Amino acid sequence: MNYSEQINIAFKAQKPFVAYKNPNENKVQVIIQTSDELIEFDDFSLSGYVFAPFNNDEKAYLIQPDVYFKDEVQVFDFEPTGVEEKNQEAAKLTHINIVKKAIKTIQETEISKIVVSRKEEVLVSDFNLLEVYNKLMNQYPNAYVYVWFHPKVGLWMGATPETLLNIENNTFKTMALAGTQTFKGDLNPAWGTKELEEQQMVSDFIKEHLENAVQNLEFSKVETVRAGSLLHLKTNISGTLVDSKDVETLVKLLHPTPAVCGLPKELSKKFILQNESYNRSYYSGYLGALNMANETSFFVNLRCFQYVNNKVVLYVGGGITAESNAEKEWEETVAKSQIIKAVL
Ligand SMILES: C=C(O[C@H]1C=CC=C(C(=O)O)[C@@H]1O)C(=O)O
Repeated sequence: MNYSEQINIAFKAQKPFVAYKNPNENKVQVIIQTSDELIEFDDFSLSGYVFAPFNNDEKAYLIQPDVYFKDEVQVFDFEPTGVEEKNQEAAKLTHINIVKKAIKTIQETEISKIVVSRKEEVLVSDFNLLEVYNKLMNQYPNAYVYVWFHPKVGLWMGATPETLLNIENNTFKTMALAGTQTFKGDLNPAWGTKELEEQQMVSDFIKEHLENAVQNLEFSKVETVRAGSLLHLKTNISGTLVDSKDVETLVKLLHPTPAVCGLPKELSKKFILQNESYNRSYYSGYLGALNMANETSFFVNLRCFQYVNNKVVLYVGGGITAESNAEKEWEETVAKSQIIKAVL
């Protein structure tokens, strides 16, 4: 039986499961929990699959690896479909207002960056979870592509470009990802000062926060990476851990990164919680395999959606700095929403 068939069976039987594909691999890994127990996660010494929200005050869950297997990703030739665009004037106004408020707050306070986001609902009458998941994997080969399900929480899916951390034995890796422009055929385009500064802030934050926890910290040159129809700026960061068991400390230092929250962390988080008119839930949280085969690999939950009652609820945001232009920030969230809409 292939992974599609096994996932279908787990979903029909309402068993918790997750399927995930690492960037640039052609193998999908599947974890199925045989009971429908909802396991709250707070013990980083366990093995399993962690699904954690943006806001640490909300609950994170663990899917227990009662069944675990790897399988080749099925290759399909999909035509990107997409959905009919509806009138977005009201949503646009709301987003532009919060972006303007973020810019003003940055100008008037010690906050230098705030990531502002929104959700958007798309009606889908004939949602087929495996078709959409397979499309996502085929469409975005260099993303981390997952589908996560728990009968007591719901169904989430995404294709994220951002690693939170990877720990294999004593080797530690992370990345500073920020800055967005649309891909127009050139993989090495010029970048504006706003995007370069926005990405530098993420790199500086990681340096400052990890200096004491990670040895031999190394930063690559900033490079342009493609995420479907978008491009981002990225620095690869690596180092050595004194104690490879210290995943919890590292997660607490990094999450939520300035790529999804802002700088300084607590003040920008407060702005987000007070001003975004919805709950981010698991968007911009983190997810991934913990202590499985000597490895922990967590990703930031971006370019993702939740499926509820014939609706796809997708989540998109962008980093705001003093240089931001509100209209352009709206357009950026529209471009990010196309990553998901293209496979529905
Ligand atoms: C917050 C998101 O993207 C982050 C990751 C890369 C680039 C970003 C940016 O340019 O704003 C964001 O920081 C999102 O996709 O919802």
